[in-house]
Amino acid sequence: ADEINRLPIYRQKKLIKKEIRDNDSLVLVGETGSGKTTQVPKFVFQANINRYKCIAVTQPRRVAAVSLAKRVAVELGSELGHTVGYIVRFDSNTSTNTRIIFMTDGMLLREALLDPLL
Ligand SMILES: Nc1ncnc2c1ncn2[C@@H]1O[C@H](COP(=O)(O)OP(=O)(O)OP(=O)(O)O)[C@@H](O)[C@H]1O
Repeated sequence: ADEINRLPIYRQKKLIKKEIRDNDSLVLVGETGSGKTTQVPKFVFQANINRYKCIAVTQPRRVAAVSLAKRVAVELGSELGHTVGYIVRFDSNTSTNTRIIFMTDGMLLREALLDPLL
């Protein structure tokens, strides 16, 4: 946990959570490795904006989506496929309890085409 709390993004955690709550869209710019992909989804989850909606995180590559899901699940102390899951082509691991989903850009596009509400 110490290692995670040392990531540069943690210095701005309060501000980022506030901006997420106060805005419909937010552009966050940070150096590579600063913790955008692994930490911001947790901030959104903890901000509890809507308990019934999922947080989708996209990645260009399938391996990255799966590896990030594994990593964030460990960080949250949750089994993969419970709070944190992934959806990539030919493979997925989610459940009705999943709130953070790592997916490829292609899979999100596909869901958007199939779901008139997205
Ligand atoms: N699957 C993983 N296993 C172990 N460590 C990881 C994993 N994914 C990320 N990390 C570590 O967590 C830290 C934050 O990474 P993260 O991907 O959140 O950064 P980022 O700001 O999104 O970077 P980028 O702009 O390159 O996508 C980094 O130190 C990275 O080494």
